Amino acid sequence: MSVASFQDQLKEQGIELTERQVEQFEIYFHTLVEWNEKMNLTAITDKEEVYRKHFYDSVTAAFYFDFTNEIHVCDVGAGAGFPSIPLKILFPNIHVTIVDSLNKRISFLNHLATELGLEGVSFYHDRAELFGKNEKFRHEFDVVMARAVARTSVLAELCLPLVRTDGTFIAMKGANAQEELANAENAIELLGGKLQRVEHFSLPNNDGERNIVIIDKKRKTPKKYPRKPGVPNKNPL
Ligand SMILES: C[S@@+](CC[C@H](N)C(=O)[O-])C[C@H]1O[C@@H](n2cnc3c(N)ncnc32)[C@H](O)[C@@H]1O
Repeated sequence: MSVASFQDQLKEQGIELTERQVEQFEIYFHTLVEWNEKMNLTAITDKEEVYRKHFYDSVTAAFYFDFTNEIHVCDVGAGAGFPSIPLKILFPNIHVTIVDSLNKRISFLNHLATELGLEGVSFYHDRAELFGKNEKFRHEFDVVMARAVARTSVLAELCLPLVRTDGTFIAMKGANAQEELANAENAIELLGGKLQRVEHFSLPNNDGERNIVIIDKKRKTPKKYPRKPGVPNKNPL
């Protein structure tokens, strides 16, 4: 996806990029590729691919959820910043907190935030299982989201404890979202969530099936969740 078609596709969704935002995506691309030579951030480095599979894919969440308010968003396992940094570029009003268990990715994000001149972003090196136990963050966020981190049953235990009651958990998924959801029903219920809806679509040029799973937080998560690091993955609820 060329920069021009990235702009056009967003325009079709009613999102018109300013010159500054176009420049910020350009800086993001260059910083990502430069740092990727020193550390493993992404397998995708071709410019058109980065724009389609990282930038555009990340911002599709905004086609189905309103990010225009001053909400607090937590991105669990954001790696090189996806999906929350592209969303922050589009919606500077949102507050972004990223938690990732790989410290070198946190170093990259700190550098990137300076390069992009971002304000209202915080990055934490931690396991989501421990972060979700921390009273400073538990039940604190309006929205918690994740892309390509774990299957939905596991992801629910990493993300739902961080969502405030009446907040939203957004899981950005590929083709097998429905099957993952069927296996996650029990976990979602136990953790205080309720499925609101699944948005199903393809990336432009039929390049990949996508599903955005939107889960409402109905009740506080019981104290015992999340369990110890590694347990959600080993033994999903
Ligand atoms: C495959 S990458 C995906 C990165 C990004 N979300 C994306 O869509 O490109 C998964 C990321 O999740 C992080 N991660 C995996 N399990 C985690 C956990 N339990 N707590 C915090 N971060 C975790 C990894 O360090 C890695 O950066």
